[in-house]
Parts: sequence; C-alpha cells; structure tokens
Amino acid sequence: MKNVEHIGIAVKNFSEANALYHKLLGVEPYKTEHVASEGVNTSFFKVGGTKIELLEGVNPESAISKFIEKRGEGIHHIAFEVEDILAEMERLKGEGFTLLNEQPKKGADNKLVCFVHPKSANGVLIELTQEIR
Ligand SMILES: CC[C@@H](C(=O)O)C(=O)SCCNC(=O)CCNC(=O)[C@H](O)C(C)(C)COP(=O)(O)OP(=O)(O)OC[C@H]1O[C@@H](n2cnc3c(N)ncnc32)[C@H](O)[C@@H]1OP(=O)(O)O
Ligand SMILES: [Co+2]
Repeated sequence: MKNVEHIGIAVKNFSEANALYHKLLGVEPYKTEHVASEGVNTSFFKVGGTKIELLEGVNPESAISKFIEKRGEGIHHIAFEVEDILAEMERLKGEGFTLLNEQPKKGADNKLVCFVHPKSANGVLIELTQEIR
C-alpha cells in the first residue's frame, strides 16, 4: 500500500456539500463524475497529497443511500493506493479479509478499485485503488 488516495464522504445534498467543502478547503472540486455502476455522483477535492471524495447516492439501492439511511452522513470509506491491485487482493484474501469484489472494477477518476468488507476491517470500509495506466 502506498498512500491514502482518498477519503470518501457520504452526503445527502451534493450541491450543498460541494459548496461547504469549497468553503472549508478553499478550493473547487477538480472533477465531478457520475458512476452509474455504483449509483453515485462523486466530486473530488485535492488536499495536501490526498483527496476528499464526496458521494451522493442517486437511487435507493446505492451503497451510499443505504449507508445514509442507516448511519447518517459522514466518512464512508478510506481508499489506499496500490501499485498492483491483483497482488494486493490476493495478499489481503490470504490474510483473512473479505473482499467485496472478486475482480477489480472501474471506479471514479481513472481508477480500478476493490472493496474490503467493513466487518472484516474493524468497522471501516476499505477501498483499494490502482491508477489505470
Ligand atoms: C465512485 C466509485 C468508487 C471510487 O472510485 O472511489 C467509490 O468510492 S463507490 C462507493 C460506494 N460503493 C461501495 O461502497 C461499494 C462497496 N460497498 C458495499 O458493497 C456495501 O455497501 C456493503 C459494505 C457490503 C454493505 O452493504 P449491505 O450489506 O447491503 O448494507 P447494509 O446496510 O445491510 O450493511 C451491512 C452492515 O455493514 C455496515 N456498513 C455498511 N456500509 C458501511 C461502511 N461504509 N462503513 C462501515 N460499516 C458499514 C452497516 O451499518 C451494517 O452493519 P450492522 O448494522 O452492524 O449490521
Ligand atoms: Co471511493
């Protein structure tokens, strides 16, 4: 694992949350992206060497909508950047973590991603990300 690539924050109102983080961080999001496969709208803010990813669910089945329904708004996941996602998935499986996808899938911001179940990681949803080269 290289660095914390982003922190994902679940929000109810995307435009209000973007305005708030703009005020908080003093920068505009450098990108917004709809990811249909996850049922989310995302926006990304650069902060130091990492990023904040705001996530809004666009349908009730989205992981973000379910999370907000159960637990309210807030930190949803931590994403770590990896050099070789397949190798890292194998390593984590070997260490007893529960992976939520068998194969890397396309995430936002030009990344391949894989999630680790929060129940196998002290209640924290972990995302592995590898840049698509
Ligand atoms: C935009 C793409 C990508 C990127 O490029 O960055 C993203 O970040 S997408 C982000 C959204 N996508 C995902 O989160 C995909 C992975 N998540 C899942 O597969 C599911 O959300 C889940 C983690 C398996 C939970 O789904 P499910 O079991 O259907 O939901 P429940 O509501 O029943 O939850 C079960 C249990 O887990 C707790 N939970 C759920 N989400 C989280 C979380 N983010 N962090 C910590 N705990 C979480 C939930 O509270 C339930 O616990 P109990 O109530 O104790 O049973
Ligand atoms: Co993410």
